[in-house]
Amino acid sequence: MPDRPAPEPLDYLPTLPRNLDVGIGCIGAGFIMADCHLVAYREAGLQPVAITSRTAENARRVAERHSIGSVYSTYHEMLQDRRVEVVDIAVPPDCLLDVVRDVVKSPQIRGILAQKPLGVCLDQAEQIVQLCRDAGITLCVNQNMRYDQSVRACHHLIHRGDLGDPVLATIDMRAIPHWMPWQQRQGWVTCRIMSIHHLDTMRYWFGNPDRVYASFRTDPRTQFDHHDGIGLYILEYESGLRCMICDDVWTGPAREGAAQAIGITYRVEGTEGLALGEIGWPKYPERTPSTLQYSTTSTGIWHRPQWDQVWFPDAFLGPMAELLVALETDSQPAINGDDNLATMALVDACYQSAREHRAVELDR
Ligand SMILES: NC(=O)C1=CN([C@@H]2O[C@H](COP(=O)(O)OP(=O)(O)OC[C@H]3O[C@@H](n4cnc5c(N)ncnc54)[C@H](OP(=O)(O)O)[C@@H]3O)[C@@H](O)[C@H]2O)C=CC1
Ligand SMILES: O=C1CO[C@H](CO)[C@@H](O)[C@@H]1O
Repeated sequence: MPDRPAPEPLDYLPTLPRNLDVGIGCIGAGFIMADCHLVAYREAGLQPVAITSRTAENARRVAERHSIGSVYSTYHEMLQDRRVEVVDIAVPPDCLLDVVRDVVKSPQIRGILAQKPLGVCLDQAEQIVQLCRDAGITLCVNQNMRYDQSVRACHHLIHRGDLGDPVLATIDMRAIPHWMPWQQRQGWVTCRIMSIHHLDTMRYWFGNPDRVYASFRTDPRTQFDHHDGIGLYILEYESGLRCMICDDVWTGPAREGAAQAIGITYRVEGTEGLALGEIGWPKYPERTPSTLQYSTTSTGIWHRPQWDQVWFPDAFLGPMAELLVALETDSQPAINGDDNLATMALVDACYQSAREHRAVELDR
């Protein structure tokens, strides 16, 4: 076979702001803040200057671990700290709207990074977006699977056209996430917690679907009543593209003694190429980079780009960097609040579809 030029490298890293010194105030000191956000920010030289949590001792412990100078008993006090220009909020979703209502009253705040899900439903998400818009605050939503290195590289591959027209995409999750205590009061195991990443990734890769069909079965291991469980999803696109997601958070009786088969894989087929990926996150805290391999009709071989970065915690730099760049350049981040409304609408539609056993049309 004659030599063919190797494809251009794929983008998989975030763009960093020029000014790393913008003061970040952190609300929440739980897993995601302590073990992911702050680890990634410190590594990149960003400036978390203050932290607060519901339980002051937790905030103090996390401040000490990450050398954060100021600990406040309440976020109201933290919002008086003139150095804080950007607020990073990582509290349970049912507390988010109330926190945002208070944060937007603070005239010095220019940007908010909020966790997914953006409240408990689309209606709350719309209120959050409106509050930020009215206050002139730039809102970024931490749908951070978009910053998983493999997911990001695959986005570049799809949009560069290497794979041709997308035909079929699948994400298959067989992994057991850690449960957070506040999930029980919502009755959510999967869809608003984990599937939201996969649904958002399909939107990131391919745009908005026309309709979705979802089916749930309860997770036999989960002790509390829940509306979802194991989630199966089919997204239909006008172009003919079909996306399928299987989120199996039970993964067989793996915790009960059977041999384990745990992992998250994806596959994107296009008219001119095929991409296969594996997400490294299920092995966290072991640092396991996600992988991507792809082949196209024009090269005929497998390409396997390599990187050392991992989703948890490295990819948590991406959303904050995107917010800071947006503030610096007076532009909207890609993961802005308005964009996230389409993900929240899709998630609401999945719950409706599963409840009513029918496909639900989407108008965003
Ligand atoms: N993007 C991603 O990949 C991930 C996102 N998340 C999201 O981050 C958010 C937080 O998750 P996580 O850190 O794992 O959860 P944790 O339960 O570990 O932490 C929750 C934090 O919120 C505080 N909190 C709890 N209840 C309240 C309340 N009623 N009012 C105010 N604050 C409260 C806790 O305070 P304290 O403990 O000090 O009392 C703690 O600081 C969630 O929205 C979750 O969906 C989570 C994991 C991954
Ligand atoms: O967003 C998320 C990604 O992975 C976590 C697994 O520990 C989830 O719990 C979480 O909500």
